[in-house]
Amino acid sequence: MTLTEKLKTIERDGRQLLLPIWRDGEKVFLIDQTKLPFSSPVYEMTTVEMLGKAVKDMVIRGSGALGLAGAYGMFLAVKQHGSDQKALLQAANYLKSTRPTAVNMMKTIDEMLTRVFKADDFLASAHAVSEEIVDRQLSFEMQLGNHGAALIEDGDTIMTHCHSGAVAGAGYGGRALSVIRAAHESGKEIEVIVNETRPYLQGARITAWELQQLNIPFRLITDNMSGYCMSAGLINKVVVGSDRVAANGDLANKIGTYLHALAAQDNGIPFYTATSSHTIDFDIKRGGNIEVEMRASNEVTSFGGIQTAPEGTEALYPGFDITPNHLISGIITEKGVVTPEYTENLAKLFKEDESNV
Ligand SMILES: CSC[C@@H](O)[C@@H](O)C(=O)COP(=O)(O)O
Repeated sequence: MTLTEKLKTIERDGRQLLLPIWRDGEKVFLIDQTKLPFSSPVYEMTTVEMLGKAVKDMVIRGSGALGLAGAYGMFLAVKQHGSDQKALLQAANYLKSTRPTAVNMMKTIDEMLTRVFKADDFLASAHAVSEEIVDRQLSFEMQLGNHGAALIEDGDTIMTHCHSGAVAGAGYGGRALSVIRAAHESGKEIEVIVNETRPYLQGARITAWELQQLNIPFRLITDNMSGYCMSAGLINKVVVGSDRVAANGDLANKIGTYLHALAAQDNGIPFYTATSSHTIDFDIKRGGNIEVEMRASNEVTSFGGIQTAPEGTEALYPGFDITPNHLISGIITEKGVVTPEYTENLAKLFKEDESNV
């Protein structure tokens, strides 16, 4: 049920943040991202099942925001089940199954379980740990934004794919838009080329809207225009987010990313992914081992409730694709920009404290 349509903003370090999900007292709320930018219904989530359905239906989405959903989802599970560990494990498995590619949510769910199970008071612990996770993710966004901004030059035209911004993250700029926002805030004059991102149009609907609020100049293109725009010199950098990075630097990101990376390489354009240690999966050696979420056929054969293909058409909808590491110029993280050779360099930077994230 819609409670309000008022967006939730807060301030941190003098910057306005736009929250995808938040807690007020013991209550958890989120905005419906399927309706953005035309409306922003706010719903209260009262159970982990309700939150899981919101995740499945993309009401809350984006790998960063899904990490927050994992933390708050387990907080709700503890509210429902107290210290019943079996029920909490079941809730965790259910929540993990709703979006199998984005690893951030799985990591925050596991962190919640591990730390809450060690506590005397499960609810107090779930409250504190979820807040810590949200806060840490926000700090990472701001840090990776600054590292990435150093790669951006005055006058750059940067293409981004899908929506890796505030409401796909913890409120500053998610991943890719943290880099773009930090570059803009540092006074660099940039323009952004936004891919509309079929079939959900996260780029046209949400990236464009967030850039408008930030007064960052942008132009929208359809996904099939990027190759031409690169070859015509209309784009000189690409920065995308990430849903999972394998130990060797292969990247799982929104479907279409791989094609943009190929076009970037053919045109000698640097292609970066912005990520955080929350999203690097050292248990997965290479991208081919990442499970790619397959979504429903009708999400491709229709849009906004309107059928766009003949009745009876069967569609394929892999939600993500894998961009091999050799197409990636650098991986922007909260600890700095990692360059090839990725297996070695990612491990050097993160592996020793992986258990803390
Ligand atoms: C938030 S970083 C990842 C994005 O680049 C993008 O792939 C993404 O948000 C995935 O989106 P989703 O809309 O949850 O399927």
